[in-house]
Amino acid sequence: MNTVKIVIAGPRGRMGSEAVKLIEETEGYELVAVLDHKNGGGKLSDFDGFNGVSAPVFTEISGCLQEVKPDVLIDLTTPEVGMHHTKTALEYGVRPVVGTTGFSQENLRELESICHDKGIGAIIAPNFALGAVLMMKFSQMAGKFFDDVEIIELHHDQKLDAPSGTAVKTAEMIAEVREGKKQGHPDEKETIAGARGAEFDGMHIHSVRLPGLIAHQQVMFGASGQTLTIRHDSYNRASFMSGVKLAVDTVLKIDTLVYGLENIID
Ligand SMILES: NC(=O)C1=CN([C@@H]2O[C@H](COP(=O)(O)OP(=O)(O)OC[C@H]3O[C@@H](n4cnc5c(N)ncnc54)[C@H](O)[C@@H]3O)[C@@H](O)[C@H]2O)C=CC1
Ligand SMILES: O=C(O)C1=N[C@H](C(=O)O)C[C@H](O)C1
Repeated sequence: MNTVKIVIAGPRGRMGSEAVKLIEETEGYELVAVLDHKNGGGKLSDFDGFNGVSAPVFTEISGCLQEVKPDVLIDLTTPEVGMHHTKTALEYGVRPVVGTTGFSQENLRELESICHDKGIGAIIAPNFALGAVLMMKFSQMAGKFFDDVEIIELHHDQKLDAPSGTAVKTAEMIAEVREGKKQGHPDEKETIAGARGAEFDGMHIHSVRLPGLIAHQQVMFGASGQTLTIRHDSYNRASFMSGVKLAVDTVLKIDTLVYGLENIID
């Protein structure tokens, strides 16, 4: 088996540092470089907490990809940076695995078209935790039978985007099967703006941010005399890593953009 050469963007972040561990611990994977804001020309081991990880640090993606010629780029940064990294990776024939959330529909369409034109695969996964992917799939199943749904996502208070990528993806998946319906009383009025949360195709999404939380979501369905609640909790970031590995192994074999791990776990 050939070694899979991997670059991680955002290696010192909450997710990036966990992904560094995954790559270091996985036989057949090699961390050939990282992309960071700082310490270009240095090594990841120059930073605290990365003893013995000798991957070179680059601050600019094009030079990095030209020099180290990786197979896969894992991006765990911010939406603007992630979009730039993903497009550049595809230009250089490097397959992106993107965990970064906050990409717009327009971003996704643009990336899909680049993948199509170049015949190269990419995976964008709003949530790598397999339990969360199942929670989204089960919610889609329930959405066939219940038109009334409220999505409540709960995250740590350092999260930049709201609603979460997982909540948006869940709403998109439910919208594929649900009869469009504007929920709540037709005459309802918010006496404090935002009280009913964000609206997506008539569904409502509520974003909770608190220290102490990691990543949680519950999807509540209601009908006469009954409710159904489907909930997933990530208690640490290791919970995302089996999905990152699945995405890395899969992206090497595909030639289109896959948005969401639910499309590759069947
Ligand atoms: N798909 C999934 O399962 C998950 C996705 N996420 C998403 O991953 C992203 C990162 O999340 P966290 O690790 O919690 O954030 P974080 O803030 O801890 O890490 C982001 C890292 O990106 C770095 N960064 C920013 N701009 C950069 C640039 N130009 N070049 C290189 N590095 C740069 C920052 O310095 C930081 O270390 C977010 O979009 C989050 O929503 C988070 C958890 C799970
Ligand atoms: O920022 C996070 O932490 C998470 N982001 C992803 C999202 O926006 O859905 C995935 C997970 O919920 C953790």
